[in-house]
Amino acid sequence: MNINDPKTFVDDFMQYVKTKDPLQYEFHQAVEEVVESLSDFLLKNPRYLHSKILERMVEPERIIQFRVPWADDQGNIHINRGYRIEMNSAIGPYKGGLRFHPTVNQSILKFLAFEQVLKNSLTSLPMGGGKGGSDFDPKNKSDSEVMRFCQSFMTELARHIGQYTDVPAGDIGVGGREIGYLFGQYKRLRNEFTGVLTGKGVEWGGSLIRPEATGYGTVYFAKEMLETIGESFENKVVAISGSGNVAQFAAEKVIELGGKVVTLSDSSGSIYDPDGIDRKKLDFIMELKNIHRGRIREYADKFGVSYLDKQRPWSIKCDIALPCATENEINGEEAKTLVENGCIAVAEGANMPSTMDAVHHFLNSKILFGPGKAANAGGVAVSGLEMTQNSMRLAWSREEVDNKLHSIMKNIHQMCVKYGTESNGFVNYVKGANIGGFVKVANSMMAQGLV
Ligand SMILES: NC(=O)C1=CN([C@@H]2O[C@H](COP(=O)(O)OP(=O)(O)OC[C@H]3O[C@@H](n4cnc5c(N)ncnc54)[C@H](O)[C@@H]3O)[C@@H](O)[C@H]2O)C=CC1
Ligand SMILES: O=C(O)CCC(=O)C(=O)O
Repeated sequence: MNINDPKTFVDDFMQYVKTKDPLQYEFHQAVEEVVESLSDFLLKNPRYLHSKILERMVEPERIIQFRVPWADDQGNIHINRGYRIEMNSAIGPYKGGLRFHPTVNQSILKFLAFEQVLKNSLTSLPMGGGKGGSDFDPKNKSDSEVMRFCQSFMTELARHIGQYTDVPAGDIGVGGREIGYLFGQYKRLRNEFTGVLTGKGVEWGGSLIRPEATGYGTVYFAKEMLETIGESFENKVVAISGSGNVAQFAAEKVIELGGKVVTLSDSSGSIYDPDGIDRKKLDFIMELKNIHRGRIREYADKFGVSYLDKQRPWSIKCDIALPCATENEINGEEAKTLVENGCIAVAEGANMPSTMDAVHHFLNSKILFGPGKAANAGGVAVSGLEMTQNSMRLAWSREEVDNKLHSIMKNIHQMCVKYGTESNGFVNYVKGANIGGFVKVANSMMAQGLV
């Protein structure tokens, strides 16, 4: 591997990664973004190269794959595939969510686990990185079907996790209901009540603010970025994608800070409400999505606003964009449209929602761009605080947790500024987050020997 020239170094390293797993495109994308912004730093700090830290970091410590058989309400048998990627435990037990979605495969989970390692490091809490899930689709399943699936999934996963080993949480398709079923089955199998999962209900060991944390944290991070140019959310038009956990609470916080949220979406399309989604309309969305598990189109029907069938919301003019749905939901063309329409800031609530072309366009346009591993770290940060409360066997107030979340997001922002400020004063938050997250993990790996 050429270690003298940054560009050749990136190409050589990516060749190495692609040769090992040629079909893992999402994983390649996540690694390339990181290596691209680390290359200069690594060439100036060759001890990391000599110790092959990066080669070690792209190789999961362990991958667990298993069969998940379950029966539907009619007695038909289904077989899904379950996974847990235990990526890196240099700074703490593996920590990261579980995703239940038909697109789940090893490439998606490896990209998420790789991002999680750096993200968790940025929170400054002692958490390693992992991710897991299944190709199970919770859509249109009854509560009992979801419960039977979760019980079967946990029957195998329980052998591999534990409060000191690996602590899963939620992600797409895994919310409070699923965490409840998973926790119940773990407790039954192990006969122990421990903080083995986060995102638990507050009555049984969960932390206040965990449901809100990712969305709130994304807005806190965006607020910090805006302050660097003397701006705020007040009277800003905000486009948000998704309508799940992260999108709902990002919208709630934007409304609280005086911004106007004009879009939300799901996998079928987007709604555009030029008057803005207010508290009452947001309550409708929360009930629609969290209780009736309906489609976002129903919002357009109820409030008489436009529905953009099979479209993402990025053609709508906005000042600030918060992608909060899924990976690769903003491509290069959409990034161009956002910037041309006057968007001054993008903060990623979702994991890797911008393609590489989109990231390059945002950076070249010199707008404020907060990458997911920094901007959405609030969720896992409050998961870390849930682990702390479980260990101490006490529960902090809503205000206490929110204050800690706020200060963690400020620290992450500062870390990005520290490592990402370029000679002309522009803050490259991608570079800042990648270097800031990398240093602590890399130093810990060096200290722990060749493992
Ligand atoms: N829940 C959490 O604490 C955290 C979540 N994230 C990320 O935030 C994003 C959203 O996750 P959650 O809100 O938790 O999940 P969720 O399951 O509550 O909501 C997901 C949303 O994305 C939409 N969606 C899914 N696939 C889509 C597609 N192909 N096209 C358009 N929309 C699609 C769904 O309709 C839904 O509105 C994901 O990228 C997740 O990895 C990141 C950090 C923490
Ligand atoms: O709370 C957690 O452990 C995980 C959150 C998560 O999956 C993420 O940050 O992408």
